[in-house]
Amino acid sequence: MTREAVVCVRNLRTQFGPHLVHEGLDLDLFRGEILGVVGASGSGKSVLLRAIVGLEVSQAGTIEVLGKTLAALPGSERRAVEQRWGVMFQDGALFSSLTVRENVEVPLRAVPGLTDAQRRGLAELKVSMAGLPWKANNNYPSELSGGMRKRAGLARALALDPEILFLDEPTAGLDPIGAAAFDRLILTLRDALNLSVFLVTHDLDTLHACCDRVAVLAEHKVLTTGTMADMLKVDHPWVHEYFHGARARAASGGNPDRD
Ligand SMILES: Nc1ncnc2c1ncn2[C@@H]1O[C@H](COP(=O)(O)OP(=O)(O)OP(=O)(O)O)[C@@H](O)[C@H]1O
Repeated sequence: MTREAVVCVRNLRTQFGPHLVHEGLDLDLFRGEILGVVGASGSGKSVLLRAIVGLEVSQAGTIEVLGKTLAALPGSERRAVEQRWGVMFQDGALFSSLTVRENVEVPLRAVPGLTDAQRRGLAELKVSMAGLPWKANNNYPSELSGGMRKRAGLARALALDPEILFLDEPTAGLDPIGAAAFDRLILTLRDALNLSVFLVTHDLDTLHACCDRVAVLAEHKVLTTGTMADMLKVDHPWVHEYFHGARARAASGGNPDRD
């Protein structure tokens, strides 16, 4: 059976002045999967995420999302596709002057015909789905812990019932218990909502707990993709060190269900 690629990147080149980030980069995200995107610091994971969602301009190559080449679309069609994904940035990227509920309402303002009460109700539903208590609706971001801010960012990413979820280091900075809870939440949401998830992470526990496949960025491109078991067989110094190092052994031992 052919898998449907909801994101298809081909031959991408991205550079900032003389600084080359991506060259000849190919990547697919298949419908319904959770793809972990890993690589050394500075290897271009976040820039890739930003390029796919149109926040970064690449110099060559093609990016198709949900079958559309965004760069070639007129504004209104492009916005229609943009409404079919949600992005959770590393720090949550919340508006500090808005409450959590108001933050989640922002993307809902693009939906025509919603009354204020409907928008409010939908936002409160997404806040609950992201695992936040009811009272968090009325909190400002500064009143939340880092973990709660991430959940608020996730609630906003879910606002428009996306088909694709882009997550940039969702568990960075969380304590191990909070990180494990976030991993479970991602899995639950994927299964309940049939999401396709592009997940940038350094967290080996998250890879073990959540990811169906892993893509490794190195040498400006996607060096390899496959399951966690496949990664153990890759003969490349960085990949070997990452997946066989002491942290990798601890992470795989800590999640025997996934091995
Ligand atoms: N707007 C920009 N202008 C110039 N250089 C940039 C810009 N954004 C990113 N870069 C550079 O592109 C490279 C890739 O950055 P990116 O943030 O994608 O790395 P990363 O793999 O996500 O790293 P980390 O794991 O540390 O978050 C880095 O060298 C970074 O300094």
